[in-house]
Amino acid sequence: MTPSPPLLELKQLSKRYGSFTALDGVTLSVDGGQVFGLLGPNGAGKTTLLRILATLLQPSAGTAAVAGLDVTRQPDAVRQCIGVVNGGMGLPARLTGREILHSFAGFYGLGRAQAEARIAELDAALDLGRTLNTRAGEYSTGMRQKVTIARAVIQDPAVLILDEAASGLDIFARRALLDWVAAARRPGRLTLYSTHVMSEVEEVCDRVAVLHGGRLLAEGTQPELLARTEAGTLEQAFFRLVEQDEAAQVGAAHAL
Ligand SMILES: Nc1ncnc2c1ncn2[C@@H]1O[C@H](COP(=O)(O)OP(=O)(O)OP(=O)(O)O)[C@@H](O)[C@H]1O
Repeated sequence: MTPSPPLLELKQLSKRYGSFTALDGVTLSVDGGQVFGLLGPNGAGKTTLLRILATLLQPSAGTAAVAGLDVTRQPDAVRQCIGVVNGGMGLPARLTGREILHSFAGFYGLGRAQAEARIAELDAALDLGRTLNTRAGEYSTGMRQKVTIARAVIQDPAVLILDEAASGLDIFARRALLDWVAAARRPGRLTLYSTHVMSEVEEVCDRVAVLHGGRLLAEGTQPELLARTEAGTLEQAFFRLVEQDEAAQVGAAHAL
């Protein structure tokens, strides 16, 4: 049997905005069956990377493949197998949650009955409750985020991209999201989880990549990252990696 390709494969991926390099030759291979964390300080390049994977931005150099599909050459096929949650997504104000979810289900080719069954499943998992029969224009921040998440996973995507997905959720909704992310881990499925909140990464992520200044500083399981940096906590490991990188950059600048 041929082994299935990694669900995410980046080769020397770079993105420049004018003369500014936001992503700098990132190479990474991630298999399914896990929640993969993306950690980095403000401006590290996380959103840039996730936007390239979501086919919303073109890389300047290198390649990125999702489920074996190249994001630049096969963007339509990539869009069919990803789900995306990020801060900038709007919902049509005049539609109810149920109508929004049905329209997305239709986009992915789900029949009406299949869509209803999936909505019931997501209602139970994410407690969609009142959002289903309320128009999006009347949503609170948390209601909006719940429907945005349900919309992203309506077709059970191979790769789910969560960019600060828990922001704006109250503790109940946040707990439901984290439990759901943990339970959704299974072969052939990958969740990319980008956040600033270290406790969320500690709780749900199997492996973690640390980005800084567009560079991939480290990637591994949490115990591997702790051992590598001789740290006691993920937060400490994160600070050490960033400090080492900053010292290396200063050293390199002095050497010029
Ligand atoms: N359209 C753009 N034009 C110019 N520079 C940009 C553009 N978009 C992002 N950048 C810059 O690229 C760098 C990486 O930004 P990005 O949004 O990917 O970082 P991030 O890791 O997601 O940060 P945050 O945690 O603050 O969201 C930043 O320095 C940002 O200012």
